[in-house]
Amino acid sequence: MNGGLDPSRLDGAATTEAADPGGMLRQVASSAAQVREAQRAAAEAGVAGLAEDGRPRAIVVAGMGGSGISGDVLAAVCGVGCAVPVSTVRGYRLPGWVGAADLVIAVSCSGTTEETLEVAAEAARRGCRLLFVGGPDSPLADLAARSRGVFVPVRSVGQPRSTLWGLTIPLLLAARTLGLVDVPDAVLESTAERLEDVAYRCRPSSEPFVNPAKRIALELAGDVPLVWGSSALAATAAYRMCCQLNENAKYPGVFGEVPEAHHNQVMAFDGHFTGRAAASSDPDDFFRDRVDDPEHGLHLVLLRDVEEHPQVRKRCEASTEVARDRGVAVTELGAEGTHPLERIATLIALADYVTVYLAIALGVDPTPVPAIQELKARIAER
Ligand SMILES: O=P(O)(O)OC[C@H]1O[C@](O)(CO)[C@@H](O)[C@@H]1O
Repeated sequence: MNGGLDPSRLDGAATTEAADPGGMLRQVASSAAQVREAQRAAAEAGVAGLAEDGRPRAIVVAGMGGSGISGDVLAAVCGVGCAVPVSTVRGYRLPGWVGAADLVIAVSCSGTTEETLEVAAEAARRGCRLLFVGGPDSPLADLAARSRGVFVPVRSVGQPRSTLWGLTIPLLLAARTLGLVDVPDAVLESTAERLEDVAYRCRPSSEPFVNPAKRIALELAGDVPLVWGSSALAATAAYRMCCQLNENAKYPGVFGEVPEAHHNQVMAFDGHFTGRAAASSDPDDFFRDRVDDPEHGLHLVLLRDVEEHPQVRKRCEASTEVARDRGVAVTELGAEGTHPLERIATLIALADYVTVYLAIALGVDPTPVPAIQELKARIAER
C-alpha cells in the first residue's frame, strides 16, 4: 500500500488518475461547485422555514468524521460573538441539557452512521427542533420523515470528507435564517470563487515548484506534523488538516491551537522526536539510537489567520524561533479573504490538497479507508 516517498510522483505529468484511482483530487476540486449546489438544495428543502419558531436556545450538530467537521465550521464562522452556543457532538449520546428549545442538526453524508442516527433519534424523542443533512434514501432520511424534521438531501461527491461544503453550507444557511450569522449570498459566491482559485493553483498538472500544495507535501513527507491554528477559525482548519492527513495520507497529525499549545505541546520540541536528539553525539543520550532518521522529526505547521489576537501573533513568531532553534522544521499556511467563511475555506482547501499530494508522493491511494471499514465490520459482528 505504501510505496515509500517518491517526489517524482508529484511531477505534473505523473499526477494522473493512476496515482489517484479513487479520484480524490477530482473530489477536492469540486468544493466550489458544492457551495453553489448546496444553496439550491437548502432553499428547495425549506431551510428558511426554521425561522418560523424563532431563535433556538442552542445549536447542537451531531456528526462523525468529515461530517462532524461541519459543526465546527459552523461554530467558527458564527464566531465568538454568536448569540447562542454552537457545539458539535461526536458520539452516541445527546447531552442531558439539550431539549425542545434547542435545534439539533444531524449530519451524515451516507445517512447510515450509527452514532449520528442514535443522537438524532434521541433528539426527536426529546422534541428538539430538527434539521437533517445528508444522504437521500437513507436511514437518516427515513428518520427525518418520521420525525417531521427539515431534510436537506446532499449528493456525495465520493467520500463524506470531500463533501464537506455540500454538508456545511445548509448549516450556515440555517444559522443565517435564524439571524445568528451574517453570510450574504455575495460571500457564498466569493468563497466559491476563492475555492476555484485554490483548486487552480493546486491543480494536478502544475509542477511542485509552483504548486503550493505539492511543495508543502514534499516538505512534510517523513516528518510528524504538529498542526497549530492561530485563531479559533484556523484551529478548526488545523483539526481538519490532521483528520485529512489521517484519512487521505494514512499519516499521523497532531492538532493544536495557539496559545494552548504553548502550555503543553511545545515541550515535544525538547524531546527525542527532534532531529537534534537523534543526531546527538552523546553516547549516554537515551534517545540517540532510538530514532531511525535524524533528518526527520517533528514539523510545525502553522495555520495563520488574517485576524489574530495581537498576543497570538507574537506567539506565532516566537513558536517559529523556538522550533527552528531546536531543529524542528516550520511551514506556514495563510488564510485568504476577509469574511470568516472565505478564510476558513481557503485554509481547508489548501490543506486538503497538501494531504492528497502527500498520499500520492508516498504511493498511497488517498480515497479508501480500510482500517475504518474494518473497525465498522468488526463492531457489526459483535
Ligand atoms: O458522513 P457519514 O456517512 O456519516 O460518515 C462520517 C464519517 O465516517 C467515516 O466513514 C468513518 O467512520 C468517515 O470517513 C466519514 O467522514
